[in-house]
Amino acid sequence: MQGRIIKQISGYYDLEVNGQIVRTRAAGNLRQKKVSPLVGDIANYTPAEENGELGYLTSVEPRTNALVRPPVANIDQAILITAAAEPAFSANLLDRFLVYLEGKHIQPLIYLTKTDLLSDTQYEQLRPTLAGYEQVGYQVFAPREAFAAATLKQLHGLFADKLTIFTGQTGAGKSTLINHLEPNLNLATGEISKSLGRGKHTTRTTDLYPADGGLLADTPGFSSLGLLDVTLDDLRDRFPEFVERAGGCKFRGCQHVSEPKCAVKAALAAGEIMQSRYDNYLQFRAELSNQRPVYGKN
Ligand SMILES: Nc1nc2c(ncn2[C@@H]2O[C@H](COP(=O)(O)OP(=O)(O)OP(=O)(O)O)[C@@H](O)[C@H]2O)c(=O)[nH]1
Ligand SMILES: [Zn+2]
Repeated sequence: MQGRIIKQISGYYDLEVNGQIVRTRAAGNLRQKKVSPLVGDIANYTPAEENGELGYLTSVEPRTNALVRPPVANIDQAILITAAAEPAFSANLLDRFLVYLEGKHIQPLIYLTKTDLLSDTQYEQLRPTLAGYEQVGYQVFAPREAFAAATLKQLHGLFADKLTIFTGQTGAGKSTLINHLEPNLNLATGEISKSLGRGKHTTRTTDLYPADGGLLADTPGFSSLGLLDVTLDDLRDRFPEFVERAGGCKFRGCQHVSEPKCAVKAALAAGEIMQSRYDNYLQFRAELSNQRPVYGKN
């Protein structure tokens, strides 16, 4: 029998099996195999023989991807929660998250929160940037009115048959948005500290919540994001608009920096690639080339 791990608590694994929750524990041979099942894993299990007993989780299927923080496997898409204000909108941070998700093969969707804190002028000023991300191919949600019903409805339509995580900067409004989407979950949210301009860490759980025919997960917010799991050489592959054009570069290994006849730089000059994205690409490259090896966990 097969199910999906949606919750992990002290040696027990709760599986979702056709809309039902089945509690299991790890079979002995699974422990010997040194396999650590993760929330999100597709797990094989032997059902309990008698009522009141627990089934045994025997193995997990190969993963399409896995995050370390939080430990969740087989993620299909991420709602990338990006604050329009408090903390101020940062294209650099957004691009960092996008690079991270692209590397994990998780489809990012950009959701702008706290638009209610913007003046009409400030909101209008953000529009070309948001249109630029749509041009790259990302779906962007930026309701003028926070939690507009039409936008929530659109999101509800995206969850079926997928594992969706909500990720982003701490205090950006992940839990608040999930609570608007699924009020019965009633997740804890933190009041943003006005003096510090950053939110508290209120999200610790990594449970998956069944919703709209799919599964949702809140994740702990990041206070900053280094460039994880990316090398100087594969950074360019994390920018879809570069990948799309790289075939037109004169050199196969073109890094789109100072090579002649570079299709990416031509597109930049023609205004088809966002200057801010290209600048961030150069900044990330500089960061990666200066980076000293980090020893230790993660
Ligand atoms: N004005 C306004 N405030 C918001 C909005 N979304 C969230 N907030 C506030 O921002 C603060 C942080 O929201 P949370 O939902 O806790 O943020 P989070 O991203 O889950 O934070 P972590 O769990 O720390 O990662 C709370 O005080 C929310 O009420 C919004 O759209 N508009
Ligand atoms: Zn190039």
